Amino acid sequence: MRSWSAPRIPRLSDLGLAGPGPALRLFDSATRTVKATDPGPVARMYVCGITPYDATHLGHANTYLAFDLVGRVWRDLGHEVLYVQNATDVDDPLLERAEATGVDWRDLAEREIELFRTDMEALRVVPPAHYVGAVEAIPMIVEMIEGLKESGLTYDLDGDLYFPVTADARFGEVSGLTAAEMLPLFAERGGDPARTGKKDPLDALLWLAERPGEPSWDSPFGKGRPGWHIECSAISLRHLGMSFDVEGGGSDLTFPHHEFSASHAQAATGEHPHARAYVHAGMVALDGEKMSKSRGNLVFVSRLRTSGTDPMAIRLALLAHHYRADWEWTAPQLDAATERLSRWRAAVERPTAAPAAPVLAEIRTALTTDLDAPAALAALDRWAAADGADAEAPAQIRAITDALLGVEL
Ligand SMILES: Nc1ncnc2c1ncn2[C@@H]1O[C@H](COS(=O)(=O)NC(=O)[C@@H](N)CS)[C@@H](O)[C@H]1O
Ligand SMILES: [Zn+2]
Repeated sequence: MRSWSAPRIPRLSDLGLAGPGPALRLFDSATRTVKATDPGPVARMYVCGITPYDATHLGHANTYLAFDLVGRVWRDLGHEVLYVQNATDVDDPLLERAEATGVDWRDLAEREIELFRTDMEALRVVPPAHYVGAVEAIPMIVEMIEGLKESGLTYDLDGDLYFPVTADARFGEVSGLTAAEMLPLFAERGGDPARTGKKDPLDALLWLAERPGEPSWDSPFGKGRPGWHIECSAISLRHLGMSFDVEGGGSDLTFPHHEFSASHAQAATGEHPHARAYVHAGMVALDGEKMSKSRGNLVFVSRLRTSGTDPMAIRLALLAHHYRADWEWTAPQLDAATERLSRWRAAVERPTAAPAAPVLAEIRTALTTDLDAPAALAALDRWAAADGADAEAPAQIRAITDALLGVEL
């Protein structure tokens, strides 16, 4: 599937700014510790994409901005970044929404994905090298399920194919949850623990046999459609291989989604880990409830943009929060971000200012310490409020703010 156009990323070395900062350290959900990422020359990252309806709300944007910072910091450290993202363009929630709104599910997906692309471009989020839809990935998904089946790691229940949790000895290592803690989350997030006939209530669907009125595809195990988790196992395996550097998403993906995506990949390949770090962004709420499609309490990037809000102010409003925090969106936050943006824009128009190098060091230290964007913004506030005689500083700060925070002044 087509990705979106990439924002230009200034090379700070072109502006006489000193070499790389410290290694990027991130909180890894599997070890529940902040640890250094240690990518090779090409840093590899998989971030779960949208289920394309009700895109792009601020919760989505908050999560994709977090991983945009990861990619920008890795580039600043001299790595290339191989970034892969999916779009779940066939799945129960999408089909239900299409049904409820009387539109064809393919049209709904296409329309919402296009809106998502324009929102990501407006927010200057660097696009993935591979943007892969579940539908276009069905051949690789079927191939992976066939492999699991041949290894005896699946079982049939009324034509549906399940993955037994016993198939991967490391099941549970991503979330660190007990089975008792998993069950309610599994039920809440697309699982079917109460279905009779399952070997274990937590076993996950790999392939759903054709239901009347629903789209289906041929496979050696009958007509049907893929389960959710296997989609991200297959796409990440195809484009990144095993033990890629970061698997990312919002914290509501830790279990069951990233847990099973890892277990399916580990069981299918016999290798581990699926990802070397599992990184999760906090939840954005509105009116006291997590912003979510099912609740309909959504603030859309596109609505803010059409009402004249500068996307860079939206970006700054989101970056004002630590990426792992759960927080509540309120309108005054957008006003504060708009004011900060104009303050910074005025500051880089000055003929001279305080030197940029110390600010770059503060920003690099902040971002490589588990993406402490609020500290990076505070460093720029301090620079904007100070005077100085350095004639190169304004242009250097403009480039630093763009390259590392993605904010165009
Ligand atoms: N309120 C929210 N705050 C922060 N992140 C959110 C919020 N709602 C959804 N997300 C994140 O946005 C991303 C897309 O969510 S989604 O549209 O529901 N789609 C999916 O979760 C699947 N397509 C992943 S394969 C996920 O990483 C999810 O965790
Ligand atoms: Zn996913």
